Amino acid sequence: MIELINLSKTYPDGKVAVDHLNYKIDSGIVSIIGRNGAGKTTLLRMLSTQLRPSSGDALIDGISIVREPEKVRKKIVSIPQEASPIGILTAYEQVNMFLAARGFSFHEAKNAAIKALKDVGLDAMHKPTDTLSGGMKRKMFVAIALAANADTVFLDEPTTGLDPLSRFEVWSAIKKLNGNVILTTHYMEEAEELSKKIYMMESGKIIKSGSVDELISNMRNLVRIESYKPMENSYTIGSLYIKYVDKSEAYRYIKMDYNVKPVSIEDLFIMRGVTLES
Ligand SMILES: Nc1ncnc2c1ncn2[C@@H]1O[C@H](COP(=O)(O)OP(=O)(O)OP(=O)(O)O)[C@@H](O)[C@H]1O
Repeated sequence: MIELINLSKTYPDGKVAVDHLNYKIDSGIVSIIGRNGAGKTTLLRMLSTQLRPSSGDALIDGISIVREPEKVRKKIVSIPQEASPIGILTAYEQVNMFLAARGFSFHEAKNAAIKALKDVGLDAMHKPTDTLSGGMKRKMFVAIALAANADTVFLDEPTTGLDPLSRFEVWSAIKKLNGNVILTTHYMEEAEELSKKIYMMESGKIIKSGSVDELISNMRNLVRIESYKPMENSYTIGSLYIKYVDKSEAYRYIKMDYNVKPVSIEDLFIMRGVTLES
């Protein structure tokens, strides 16, 4: 379990990126969602001890990120957004290297690397990583986390830039991770697919949290109507107009040729007047 205690980060230019968070983050896979600049990466970098908080603290399974960062580092694996493999090395060599640096013996590292790479479905483990697709490279990083058997894994936007099929494959790999897995994402379907709990961030604060069902519980009676023609009382995203009506009106809109969709977590952001991908 991760406990945030008044955790804040203000950058030297005065930007408050994370604003006095007090939260208990459940174990299992959880997602932090929010638009660009909401503070997701800053939060993850503090929790993974890459960035010192301006004030406050966080406890990872009871260990303080401020007072005992070395101890925290032994229990976590953090895969940053910008992580890129060493192209001339194979996936097997890189997972192996990571495990050796973490104190695994030669045999332990070899066995754990092969098992994890097989588990995430990376059959091309002996090819140089610069010959692998974006999805395969991402799977290699998930294999690192899996092989290390870390108590807590941080994944910052693990599937950004991947095509839908590769994203799906990386999701299967992520589902194999044990312990606490905290991931950030812009993709609502990713958060819905992977996490039992979702934390919504905006301007450095967590504005809502809950399971998908809990988060959209007060919108259960609504459907989303989309049109490229202006509609009254609608929100606009680019050239798309969106509004929400009672389910009982859905058929009327379908007959008028509107696009009618069930509501999802994305709609929570739209109703607040923000879109996730800017
Ligand atoms: N080194 C820095 N110095 C000053 N401001 C920063 C720095 N890093 C991030 N910020 C600002 O802090 C805020 C939060 O940024 P952060 O990267 O944590 O958001 P994010 O939710 O991860 O965004 P994205 O989804 O685009 O990665 C933004 O306004 C950003 O411009």
